[in-house]
Amino acid sequence: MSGKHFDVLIVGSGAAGCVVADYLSEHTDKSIAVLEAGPLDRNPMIHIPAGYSKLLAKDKAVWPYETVVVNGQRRRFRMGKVVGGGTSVNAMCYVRGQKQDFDAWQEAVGEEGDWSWETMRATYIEQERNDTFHNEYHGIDGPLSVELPGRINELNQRCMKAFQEFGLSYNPDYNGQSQAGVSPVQSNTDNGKRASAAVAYLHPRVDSGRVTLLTSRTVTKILIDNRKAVGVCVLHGTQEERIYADLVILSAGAVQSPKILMHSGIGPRAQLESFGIPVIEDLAGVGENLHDHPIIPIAAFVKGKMGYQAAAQGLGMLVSGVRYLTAKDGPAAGNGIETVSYWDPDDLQSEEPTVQCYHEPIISQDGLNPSGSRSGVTFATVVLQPRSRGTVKLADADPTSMPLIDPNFIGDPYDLKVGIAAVKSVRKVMEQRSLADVIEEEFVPGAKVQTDEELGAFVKQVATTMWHPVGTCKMGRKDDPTAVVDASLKVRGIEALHVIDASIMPRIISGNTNAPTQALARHASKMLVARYFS
Ligand SMILES: Cc1cc2nc3c(=O)[nH]c(=O)nc-3n(C[C@H](O)[C@H](O)[C@H](O)COP(=O)(O)OP(=O)(O)OC[C@H]3O[C@@H](n4cnc5c(N)ncnc54)[C@H](O)[C@@H]3O)c2cc1C
Repeated sequence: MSGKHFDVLIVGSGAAGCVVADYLSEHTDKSIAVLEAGPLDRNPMIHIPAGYSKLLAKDKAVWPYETVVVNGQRRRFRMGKVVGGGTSVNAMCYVRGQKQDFDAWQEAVGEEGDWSWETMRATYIEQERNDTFHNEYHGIDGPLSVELPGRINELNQRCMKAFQEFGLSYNPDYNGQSQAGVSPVQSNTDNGKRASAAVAYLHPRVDSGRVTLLTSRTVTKILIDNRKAVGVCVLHGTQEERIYADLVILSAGAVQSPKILMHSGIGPRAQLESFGIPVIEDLAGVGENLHDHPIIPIAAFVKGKMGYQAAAQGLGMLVSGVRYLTAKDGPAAGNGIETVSYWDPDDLQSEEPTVQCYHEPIISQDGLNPSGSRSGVTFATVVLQPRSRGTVKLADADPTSMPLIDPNFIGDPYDLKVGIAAVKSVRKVMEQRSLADVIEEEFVPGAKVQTDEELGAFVKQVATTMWHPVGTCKMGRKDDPTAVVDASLKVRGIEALHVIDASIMPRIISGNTNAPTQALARHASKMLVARYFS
């Protein structure tokens, strides 16, 4: 074999890849390389917290994925393609999910592993450096900064009060004992800068020389010899290279990890054979079980200049920029998402919310950037436990082709029911005093949409990605024919190959997926050390 060799190769420098690199570099003396398809995270818009909407709007640092036609339209499905992966372009909201999410993971592996809430809660605490909370739910010694907003703008203050008038409790900490209620958002920022996984975990290890980071390297397939991973094929520009390793970790995310497996001959036999890819391991679950949180926006114009409509455009943006550069302060120093609500529309007192709703103090055509001059609020509601399942499939045998992504948004009647109920709840919230005093008119879906049938059609038309794809290489018990990895996240039937990223979640977490992905990566890294290096 000629080519570079490392003890451990990690494919992808996103939420999971950075955590694995950090943990293995601290707890072993092995040589470690991280291969990343995207560039270094040098773009200043990555590090200014409010910059992500500009990056996404201009398709910078992202894979330009689209879905297949879902409910009549293709939808943008961008994912981070840069050092830090999703954590360099995401909205930084820090959410852990509910205990029952991890009960479901534990049920998926049964006696074969420990993915219990107690274990995962301890893992979250180890990773966290919280600026406010320090108790049985929060840590202050970890590498990952978690902050409350420095200030909550008036429109969001009104949203918080209106949700309480509607019947929710004020909950200072949705990552504490209960998720339910209306709360300030906790974010991965650090004194006015984005706290990406690359900043928190990877760069210190690369800077110290402990980890080799190779950027602009697209892994096209895993090299497998006698049912054991021995390295990867890489495209570097137009050049092909092979890099060898004793252990290969796929952390390429929920779209690319199953894609790479399939190009390597690991996946559903019929699909691989249809493209002439020799089958090494027939694993039916690769690329199946894709699910994501569907966003359903409800938007209304408000009186005056409340919120960030003006601050994020034109002269307002310039002023925000100057304030940020001089004092690391103002709207650009935060993600612009300051408050959130969690509830169950069927039972407002439930401790197991089924809906999450960020209160975004802007009106936007693309869901990110303010559009137009009228101020307003957009309630970004999501179904926390969608039951729809979709797929990631190969388009052809060419590893550089875009995959076929079918998230099947609102494909299950439960998702439609919760989506409609969420819109009705938000309309009631907007009728409460603290918002009614300032709302001028509902803009989306608009007054014409009233019956359940009309609301259902609206939900299907608008529901799109919250950028939380998971589940396409799910973990499960030996007797689960759809499991791709076992409880230690080793690929079934292949030695020295693990998948560690959001794709292994058997069921999505009730909340944003960055923090759970980092926690699962740390937990899996401990198992790697115990299995291979102790
Ligand atoms: C726009 C956006 C907003 C989001 N907002 C939030 C939020 O506010 N809060 C939250 O908790 N979560 C959020 N998320 C989700 C969160 O960022 C992801 O769940 C998380 O990053 C997933 O981690 P991962 O390690 O599985 O994959 P990623 O972080 O996507 O990392 C995968 C990495 O692998 C690289 N890669 C892929 N294929 C290859 C290949 N063939 N060769 C080499 N490298 C490859 C990618 O370029 C990428 O860097 C958001 C995501 C996006 C995109």
